[in-house]
Amino acid sequence: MRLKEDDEACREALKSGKVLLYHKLSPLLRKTSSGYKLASLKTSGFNTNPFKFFHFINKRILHIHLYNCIPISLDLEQILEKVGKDKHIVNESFLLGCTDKDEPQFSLDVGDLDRSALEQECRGMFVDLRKAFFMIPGPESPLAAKGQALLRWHQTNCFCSATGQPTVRNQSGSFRVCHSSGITYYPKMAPVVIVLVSDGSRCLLARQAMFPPGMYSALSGFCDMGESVEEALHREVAEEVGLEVENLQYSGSQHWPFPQSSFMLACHATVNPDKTQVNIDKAELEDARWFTYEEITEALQNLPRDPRREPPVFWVPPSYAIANQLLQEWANHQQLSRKLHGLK
Ligand SMILES: NC(=O)C1=CN([C@@H]2O[C@H](COP(=O)(O)OP(=O)(O)OC[C@H]3O[C@@H](n4cnc5c(N)ncnc54)[C@H](O)[C@@H]3O)[C@@H](O)[C@H]2O)C=CC1
Ligand SMILES: [Mg+2]
Repeated sequence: MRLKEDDEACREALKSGKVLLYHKLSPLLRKTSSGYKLASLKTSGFNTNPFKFFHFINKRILHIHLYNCIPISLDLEQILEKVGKDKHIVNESFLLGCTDKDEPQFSLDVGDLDRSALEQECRGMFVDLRKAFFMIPGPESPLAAKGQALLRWHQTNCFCSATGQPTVRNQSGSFRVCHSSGITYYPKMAPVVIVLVSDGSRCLLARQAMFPPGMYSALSGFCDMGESVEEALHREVAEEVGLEVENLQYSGSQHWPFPQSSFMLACHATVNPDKTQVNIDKAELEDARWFTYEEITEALQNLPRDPRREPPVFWVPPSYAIANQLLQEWANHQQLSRKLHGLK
């Protein structure tokens, strides 16, 4: 954790770190023989002695292990100079953590540089994060999301909300401070509950008008100030579909970068099978309905969705979304109880 707080150590780590590049918040991907991957660029360290650096970093390692993504042989500084930019903007990178090989990893947005010139020099392309999620290997998704989320947070928190004065980042980017008010700002996530409601044999999914055609997901909603997860879950389900849930069971959590950082807390819940009539809040939802085990298992097999093909009539969020995990768990549970009851 010391790299996060220690400016000098972080600056030193950056000299031989790996940087994930973003252009207006779209990550750089590179095509390999096995498909697209997140691309990372090494920094030259402004001619630092590598032996000296490794001695230094071993003593001050940050123990957050991140997925190791595909490196590009050119130095980031060389690339920046080729596209006519001062190489010292590398110092504006934000610390993400360390790879499983203990290499410090950073993210940097170069949105003010020419996109196609950069793509050419980096031998890759900048892809909108939502699309990138369909292209990169699953384990790279959280890293791509974290890199974007940190960049967005810094881009939108340049001023103190008390004084209007500029805020100043520390070297790792783990906080910003207003020297006028003394207020320290830390990157934030908004807590969101997401719940898969079951009546025992069917589960309830809903769609908002803004969802892609045919996509249904579990019910979700932002927690209100001061609310517990349980209170938020009961309230959201009651507000959106008019049902009373019981038997809440925690499933897992996920950072979700869209539209701004949310912290998704996923649960299962049940309703009384005699009280399943939904009363849809049309201001929030376009539709909500009960789906059978067969419909869900078929939709889960439709994944991953090929964006070049017509979307199926009904489909569910892909595997990188925690809604998909809830559906997989529900389908497994149904399969087990069907076996126990001698059903197919
Ligand atoms: N990873 C996943 O599997 C899924 C993620 N989500 C995410 O969950 C989030 C919340 O889901 P919704 O059902 O849309 O929430 P919601 O049911 O609370 O409705 C959204 C509305 O709440 C209001 N709101 C209150 N607090 C807000 C805040 N902190 N930020 C933004 N809006 C706020 C806004 O008016 C907004 O239009 C969305 O960002 C969505 O992308 C939703 C479903 C699946
Ligand atoms: Mg909602």
